[in-house]
Parts: sequence; structure tokens; C-alpha cells
Amino acid sequence: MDQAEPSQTANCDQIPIVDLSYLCSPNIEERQRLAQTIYDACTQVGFFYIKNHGIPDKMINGIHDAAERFFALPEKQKMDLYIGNSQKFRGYSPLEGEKTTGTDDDPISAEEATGVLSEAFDIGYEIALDFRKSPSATLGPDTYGLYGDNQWPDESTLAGFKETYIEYCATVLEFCRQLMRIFALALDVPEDYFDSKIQTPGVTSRMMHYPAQTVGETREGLGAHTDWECFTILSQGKVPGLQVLNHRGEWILAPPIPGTLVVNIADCLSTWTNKKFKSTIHRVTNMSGEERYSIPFFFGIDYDATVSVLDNHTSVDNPPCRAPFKAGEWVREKMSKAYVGYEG
Ligand SMILES: O=C(O)CCC(=O)C(=O)O
Ligand SMILES: [Fe+2]
Repeated sequence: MDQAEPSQTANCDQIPIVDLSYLCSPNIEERQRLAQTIYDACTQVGFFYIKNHGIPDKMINGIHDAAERFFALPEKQKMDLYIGNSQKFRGYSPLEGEKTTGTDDDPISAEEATGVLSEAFDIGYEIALDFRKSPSATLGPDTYGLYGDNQWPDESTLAGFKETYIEYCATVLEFCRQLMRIFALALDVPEDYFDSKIQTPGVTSRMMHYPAQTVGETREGLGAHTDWECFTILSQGKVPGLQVLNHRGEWILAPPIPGTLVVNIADCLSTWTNKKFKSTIHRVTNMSGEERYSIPFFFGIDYDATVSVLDNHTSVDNPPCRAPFKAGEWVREKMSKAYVGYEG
């Protein structure tokens, strides 16, 4: 892993903490200052903790309780929601259901891919988790087969589970739209630059459960990877396990810090910036001796929208790193590789 390209490693020994108090400040200078801090974190590290983010503790605790209740269900009940039954990669993925497939520069072939030491429950964008959509709205075209059709446990199995998860996602989704405006400022484009591209955003969230690893265990909780969308908002609960690759090829720890969430830049936003923002490689190894639960929320632009390197981030000496592509095409291809064994 010491061969990774600079845009995928953190240039630091520690993950910075960013105070988001001014995220929605009416004062543009305060927003600009925050944008500069975020620019520095994204160009040097690709990961940062956020505090004063406005997502209530009660909601975060509620979603972790829901995750613990979900994973405590008998395997049979979880398998009723098996992700392999979904055309859209939604549902329950049992222990070792997902494979470590490596990164673009350091891929692991399907034959050599090992199962991860975690189980997960995945959902994607649906109308109910978007405060901006009326409950009677319907989903538009689904060119890439990634919107809607979540597999939810019944109320009789897990009372309140769906409502809790939907409310959490709706709140985080709105927060992400706001964060996208600060990223626009940080990238020196109009603050509303991305607004038209996040009408029906490409969103996935997952609950994850990592059993405590024992000494000598060679499987990882989650293998080294970059995320695929624009950025990720991660709630880690209380148990450490997340590690981030730095420029010296060392895995630095990103333990939970009370009152914070973690943000990391993912491939699509890194591409918009011609890789100036790092999509940093990370992994999870749970050596804590305790069960670990985390809730990543992956935020991307509308699947039908095009990711295209920003003109003001290219020059004759620094041409676009990639030709424009549809967000949905990229995400679908990545998902098909990670969930080896079925096509979705
Ligand atoms: O569980 C974590 O802390 C990180 C999970 C993660 O990196 C992912 O799901 O992409
Ligand atoms: Fe990740």
C-alpha cells in the first residue's frame, strides 16, 4: 500500500477537526473562511472531523441503537432482506458477503478477493428520505438502476426502525446539500454551482457491524478502499477501528471523537477538482475487543448528472485527469465489483 498515488494518501499524521459553526452564516466572509479551512483539509488530508455540525446527538444515538437492534436479529430474519435479492445492491450483506477488491491502482482480482469481517445493511435514495420532495412525488427515470426499492424490515420485526433511519438520512442529506455549497466556494466556483446537480442525489447509507477481531485474524473489517461518490459523512459510534493511509504508507488512526462526525472526500468530488481534493484510502480493523457499529452516509450528485473536471482546475500542464462520466455509471460499476458473487 505504499505505492498509492498522492491523491489517495493523507499528507499528515493526524486528522484535522473543522468547526462548522459558520456553515450557514449569512456573512459570506465567514463562509469563505470556513471554505478555506475545508480546502486545506481536502487538499492535504481528504479526511476531517466536523464539530458543531447541527445533527442532533439524540438522532445519532437513535440510529446507532437501531443498528444494534438490526444486527441482533436472528440471521434468518436478516437474510430475508439479503442484498443478493436486490437488483440495486440494497439490503443485508452477511459476514464476508462483501469482498475486498482493492483500489484502482492496486486492484485485487475477483479470484483472490477475500471476504470482509463485517456485516452490513444498505439503503439508497428514496423519496421519503428527501425533505425537499413531497411525499406524493415519484422517482424519475432510473437509468442506472440505483434509486428506490429499499428492502426494509417489517414493523413487527423492528418497530420504528425504518422511520428512525429515514429521518436520520433525510437530515444528513439536507446537511450534505449545504456542505456542497461550501465545497463550491472552496473550489472557487459560484456557491450554487452544484445545486442543480443534487436534486435527486445519488445517496447510499449503510449500517455496519464489525465483530471484535481476534489476534491472528488476517481478514480485515473492511479492506483498503476509497469511497466512490462525492463525500461521506461517517458516524463511528464509540469504538475505534477506522484507519487512514498517509503519504509515508502508514495507517493512521481516526478514532471516534465525542461530538464529531467524520467527513471524507470520495472519487467523484476528487475528479471534479482534478484530484486536488484527495480521495484518501482507508480501511477498518476492529482490534478493540468490542463490537463496533458505524453508519456511513455516501453523498453523490444525481446519478444522471455528469462528473466533469472543473475548468478552473486545469491548465496546459495539468489537463483533466478523466473524461466526463455519468455519476450513476461510475457508482454502479464500483458496486458490482465490491459485491462479488452477484450482479445486482
Ligand atoms: O466503518 C467505518 O468506520 C468506515 C466504513 C467505510 O469506510 C465504508 O463503508 O466505506
Ligand atoms: Fe469507506
